[in-house]
Amino acid sequence: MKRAMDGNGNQAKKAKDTDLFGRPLKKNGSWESKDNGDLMIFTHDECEGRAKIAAFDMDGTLIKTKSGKVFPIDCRDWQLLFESIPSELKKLSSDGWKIVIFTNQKGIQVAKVDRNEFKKKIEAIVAKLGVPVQAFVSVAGGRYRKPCIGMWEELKLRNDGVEIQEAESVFVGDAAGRHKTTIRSKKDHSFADRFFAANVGVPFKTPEEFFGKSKSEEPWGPPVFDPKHLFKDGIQLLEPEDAPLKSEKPEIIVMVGFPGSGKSTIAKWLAEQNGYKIINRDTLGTWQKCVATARSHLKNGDSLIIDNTSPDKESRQRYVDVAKELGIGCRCFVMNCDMEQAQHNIRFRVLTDNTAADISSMVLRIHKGKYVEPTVEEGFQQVVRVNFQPKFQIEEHEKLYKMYLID
Ligand SMILES: Nc1ncnc2c1ncn2[C@@H]1O[C@H](COP(=O)(O)OP(=O)(O)OP(=O)(O)O)[C@@H](O)[C@H]1O
Repeated sequence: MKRAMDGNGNQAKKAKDTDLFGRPLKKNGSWESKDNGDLMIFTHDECEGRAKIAAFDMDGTLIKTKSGKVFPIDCRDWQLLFESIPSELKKLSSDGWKIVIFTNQKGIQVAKVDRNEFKKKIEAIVAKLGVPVQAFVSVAGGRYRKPCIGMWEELKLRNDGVEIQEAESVFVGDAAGRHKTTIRSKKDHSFADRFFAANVGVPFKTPEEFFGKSKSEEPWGPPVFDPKHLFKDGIQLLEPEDAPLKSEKPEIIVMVGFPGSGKSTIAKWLAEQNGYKIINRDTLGTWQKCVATARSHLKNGDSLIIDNTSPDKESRQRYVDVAKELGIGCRCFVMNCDMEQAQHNIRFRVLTDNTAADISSMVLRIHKGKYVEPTVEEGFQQVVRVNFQPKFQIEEHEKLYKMYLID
């Protein structure tokens, strides 16, 4: 008992002062932590601000597992991706580049990876590379996670006042959206590194391209979704173009669309412009309450927008039936927004509104699975498509929306 208690205290101290192999630790830099540990930053003692940054992803770019598994079995399960990496980084460092690592490590947040062990892993990797390195470790899913650029913004604050020349810098990563080819047995798991570089505005290379293992540019892409493509002139809000925004007589508009497809944004705008009342299941709780509230508004002579996802006939029929019963019109407004755009919007919403809940891609897939295209045969007077017309009050929000947010 006595031994265990002493052992606990002593071991904690001992563990701090030893490396992953239990050897006395030679400290080569210091750690800081931001936003309750969502971001961890390691700065080597000899790091200095430089205008040119040579930045690297970590797993699959500088190191790979020793075990051959996709994910390391523990923090000792690593080896250099290429033997030449330390000498190449030393050359870059002596040629005036600052060496930086940007790594996504959500495993720490979900407690699959021990935070302190991981810190030691970074220290060991930096020691092996043999150059001054600054390493940014994104632990959570927010603005620090690539392809979002929060880690690069933090780098700018830690560059000793030296302005970074993005166009002269480089970011190297293996999440590059590459195809399966004769020499690549699997396609890349994501585009996060390539998109991160594009969002920051730095040239991008894969490890094979940068370390000279591939003579030509590796085939990749195209991205499944590119937000910049949504910013086109001359797109009408409604299709058909002559569909009225407001009906002269009381009516029900049933919105249909993925979570995050922009239904509430349009509904709020229509309500402000035309004085329609909004019915929303997230606020009212159940569809029964939605129908009851709808009835009481209609009795007051108001028009309504049903701001629910309504993917199937059944969820829409309730309102068609109420409209029929009360002898008023019922139109269906379908958001022209696919799953990838909805995912992008959800990410954007979480990044710009800290009260907004994240919605998993599983919820989006369920919606897709249930979806039945609305038709006039269901009892609608008209089925109207609503196109995405980007509108932003805040310039920074428009800049963010145009970035790649989904890896
Ligand atoms: N036309 C637009 N211009 C700019 N941003 C938009 C536009 N439409 C939607 N967005 C943004 O996309 C995100 C999702 O939109 P919104 O909340 O309206 O979707 P929703 O379909 O109502 O989602 P949910 O079903 O989850 O409530 C929000 O951050 C919103 O600001």
